[in-house]
Amino acid sequence: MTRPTLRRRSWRRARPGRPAAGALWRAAIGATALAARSSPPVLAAVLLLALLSGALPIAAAWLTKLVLDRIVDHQPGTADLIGLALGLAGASLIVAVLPHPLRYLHAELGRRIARTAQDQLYRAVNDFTGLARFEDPRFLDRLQLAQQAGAGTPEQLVAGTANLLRGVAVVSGFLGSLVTISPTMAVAVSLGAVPVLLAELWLSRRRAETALQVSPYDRREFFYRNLLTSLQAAKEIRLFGIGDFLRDRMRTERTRSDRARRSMDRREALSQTLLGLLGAGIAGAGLIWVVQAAGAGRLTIGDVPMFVAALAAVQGGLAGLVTDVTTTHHNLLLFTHYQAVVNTGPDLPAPGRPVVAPPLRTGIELDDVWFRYDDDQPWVLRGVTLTVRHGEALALVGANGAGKSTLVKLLCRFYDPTRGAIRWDGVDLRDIPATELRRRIGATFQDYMHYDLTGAENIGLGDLSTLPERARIENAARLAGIHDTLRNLPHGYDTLLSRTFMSGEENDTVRVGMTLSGGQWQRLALARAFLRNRCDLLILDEPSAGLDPDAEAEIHDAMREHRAGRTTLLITHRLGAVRDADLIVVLRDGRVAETGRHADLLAADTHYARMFVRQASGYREPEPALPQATE
Ligand SMILES: Nc1ncnc2c1ncn2[C@@H]1O[C@H](COP(=O)(O)OP(=O)(O)OP(=O)(O)O)[C@@H](O)[C@H]1O
Repeated sequence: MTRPTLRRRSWRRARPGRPAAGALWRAAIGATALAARSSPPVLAAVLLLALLSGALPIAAAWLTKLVLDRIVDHQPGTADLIGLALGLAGASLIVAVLPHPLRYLHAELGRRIARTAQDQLYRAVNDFTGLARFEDPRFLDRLQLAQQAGAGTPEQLVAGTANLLRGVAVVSGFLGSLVTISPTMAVAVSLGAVPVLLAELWLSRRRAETALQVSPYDRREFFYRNLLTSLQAAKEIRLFGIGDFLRDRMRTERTRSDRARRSMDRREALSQTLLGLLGAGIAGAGLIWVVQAAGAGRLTIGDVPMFVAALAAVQGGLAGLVTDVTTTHHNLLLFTHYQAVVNTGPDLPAPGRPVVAPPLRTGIELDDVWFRYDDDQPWVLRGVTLTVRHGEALALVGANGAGKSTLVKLLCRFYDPTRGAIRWDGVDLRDIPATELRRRIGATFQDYMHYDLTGAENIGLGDLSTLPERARIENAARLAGIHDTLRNLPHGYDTLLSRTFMSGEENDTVRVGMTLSGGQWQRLALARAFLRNRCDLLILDEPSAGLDPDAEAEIHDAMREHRAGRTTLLITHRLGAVRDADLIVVLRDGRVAETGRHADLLAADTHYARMFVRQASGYREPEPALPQATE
């Protein structure tokens, strides 16, 4: 049966630089909802204060006009005039003070929104069942933009909306004032804003495209930057003297992104200079007209500062509105990437009719499994048919690149077979929810993790429910032969296993952590897998590669004890470790080349026998050379 597969092709087809108008509306609704959900009272306060800060300058300008006209009409000293002056002073006071609480509330809102957005984004990333998306550069580019947009866009959208509210209040108030003085001037100033708006919208689209264009350069720059400061890479970088080489590479990436950004900045500078000239021309003409009109007595003295304030406010306000609209437009374009990631859906098809994974009774069956990592990649598994029987220990051996670890990844359902099926007691793995399946599997991978956490946490991550149960963690550590090491650390199991972080910073008992040797880390990874002592399938991919001979023997004894009655899959190049396996499977170029027990395979002329003899000969002393017979 052909099963649906979700390939990474959907990301290839996407043209993320040019989302449709509908996507922008969805982004606007999504960003607003995110902002509203993060903190409704702070959001309401920000919008209210923004509206107030827009209305107050208009009131101040009108009060100024009225005061001046009263003075020119020779009515100084009246209670009316003093009231106006007091009103003007009060409005000016609030105008001066208001920006500070507004700035604080903005910052607070930004923090709350960023936290909600980050949480939502990483929840979506955690929900990806498989690994393919983490290997897709296009998806990773988008994820990078999503991280930027998620943290900034909703907040900028709120800031833009607040500015927009203030701008609309200022512009409409002053435009009304301008109309009372000169309707022609009001129309000319309004029309002057149209080319600005169009040009800014065009620029905003180009800015979003530039952001996407530079994303791969930024990611690679980040990669080189990380290498240059990483403890893990520091040894090789120093020994091979490759620091300057990596720094040059980092600079090249920065040069590329700078070039793209510079070209964008030039475009922006040119168009904004032209637009600035247009605005200045309109303002200059207006000033000449108002001075002439006041000189000829067609306008009052109070009208002159009112006109100047209105012209500046309308022009500035319209320019600000245009900037807010285009900034919001740009942010929404970026936010479409955030939404694309958050709403991307499953990377592997979810089961149509989910089946609860039963405890393994019969075994796991691979039925003509073909697999390649992508449509344009070579086949890695080519028709593997194999049964891992319940309670048996199966050993998978074969040359580098034969496909052993790939097969393990398919068993854990990090990928689905391209063709064929894997069945758990007859149930297709694709019908079992991935979290259910993985609850039944314990594993150490070839590229196991070192977590910069305490010893207990490093083991407890294997089964989070055991974190408060020190006894279970210690049992797993004993089985993996790491208990004494952890116990003797300065703070026992609570010692931080890291040289890049410190522990106790929150309660002033700062202490630097320790780190372990390669083999000790490997034992820790094994303890993590052993912690799942109720799992049905234990997968051990090169579990003893970093261990000394005594440790290896000790660990193999422990594994034998631990896997008793449990189904085990062991991958190793150390063939001495697989002698007692119930079944040895030799994988060659993605195919099952040989199967059998150790003794049977050794007795026949098999590839396994040749590998075993070659490896064993490395441990034997060469035969002493016989003395040459002399005539
Ligand atoms: N994530 C991946 N994307 C693309 N190709 C991959 C990926 N992982 C492995 N491969 C390719 O699949 C092939 C099999 O790799 P795999 O890791 O399964 O081999 P292996 O038998 O475990 O080898 P080893 O003994 O060296 O660990 C290799 O040719 C490798 O290049």
